[in-house]
Amino acid sequence: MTTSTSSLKGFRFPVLVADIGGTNARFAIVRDAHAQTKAFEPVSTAGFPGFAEAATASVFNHTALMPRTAVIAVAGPVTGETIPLTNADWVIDPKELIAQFGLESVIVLNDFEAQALALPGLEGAAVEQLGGGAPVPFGAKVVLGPGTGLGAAAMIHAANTWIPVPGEGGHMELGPVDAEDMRIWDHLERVGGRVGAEQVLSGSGLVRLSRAVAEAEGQSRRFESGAAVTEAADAGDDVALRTVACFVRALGRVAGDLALAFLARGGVYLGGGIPMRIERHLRAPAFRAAFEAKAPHDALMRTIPTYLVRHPNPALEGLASFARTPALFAVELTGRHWSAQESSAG
Ligand SMILES: Nc1ncnc2c1ncn2[C@@H]1O[C@H](COP(=O)(O)OP(=O)(O)OP(=O)(O)O)[C@@H](O)[C@H]1O
Repeated sequence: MTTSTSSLKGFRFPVLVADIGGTNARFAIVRDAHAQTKAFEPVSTAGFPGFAEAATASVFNHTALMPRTAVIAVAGPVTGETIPLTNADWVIDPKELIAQFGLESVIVLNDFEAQALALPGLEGAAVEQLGGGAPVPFGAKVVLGPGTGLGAAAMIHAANTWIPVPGEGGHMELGPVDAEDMRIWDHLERVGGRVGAEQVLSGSGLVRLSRAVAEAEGQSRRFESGAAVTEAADAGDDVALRTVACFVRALGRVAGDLALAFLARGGVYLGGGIPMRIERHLRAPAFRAAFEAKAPHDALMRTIPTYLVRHPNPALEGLASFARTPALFAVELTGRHWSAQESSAG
């Protein structure tokens, strides 16, 4: 029943695309290679025991279309015959999904690889430029997304194809830089003996950071969630405002580090659930200042554009682009492609 292939000539439509995050499970159907992506209402990941139940509630209860292929993006590495999610209790079992939904094949990719697949096509109202110059055509692109976790991936152009490069950039080291950071970092909880970027740049990171800011200020202020922090900041709460300011500086620095690592002259894109919720803070000069403060490369950094991703479902759009035009992308499918037949899909 299982066949893993490293290449794919084409997808059998309709294609179900899915983006399973730690908080939200999002689904869409692409009817054929020329059709628009039809997105369904997202459902809460924790509200369902697994993929099949969530897909039924979000998609199959609302359409008679039966997909022949499923392309699923998950937070976490795809390393075995079943795929446990990093930030949720689900285990994706491609063979079971093939049997249960009569699919011909299932492909499972990393969630930020899916976001990377969307980058070449994101334009117009789907993105808002936050500074820097014009993107270099076919320059490397980077996407960084604070949400339940901190995802990151690059998109490289070579040999007439776009190559998504998933990774664990969200776990890079995050150190204090200015005097305000030094005060805060003294109080920041270490996880596994260190402060990785995700421990600050995520929903739970906002809460962790707010605790450190409050302690540094000698206050006993507590917030229950990332949303509570940003809402309090909107209401003018001092601890929450300092927390968001520190979050924005840290996001600028990590985005800048990734831009340097990949020489991302095609732009750095801010995805994930949080940037859209703090958009006015990202438009203030502090974000770009932190992004550009990369001596000896500050002149280079000033040219690199940063973008806020406004598209509501960039990962689904990326998977849909891949399904419509697989030849435009070089996606390694070895060990990530399951087929109902013994032969390879397509
Ligand atoms: N108003 C808000 N301000 C700040 N953070 C928020 C707000 N609302 C939700 N969040 C945080 O956003 C996170 C959800 O992000 P997102 O929408 O990217 O979910 P996801 O796709 O399920 O996550 P991931 O793909 O990172 O696992 C939660 O941790 C939540 O605490």
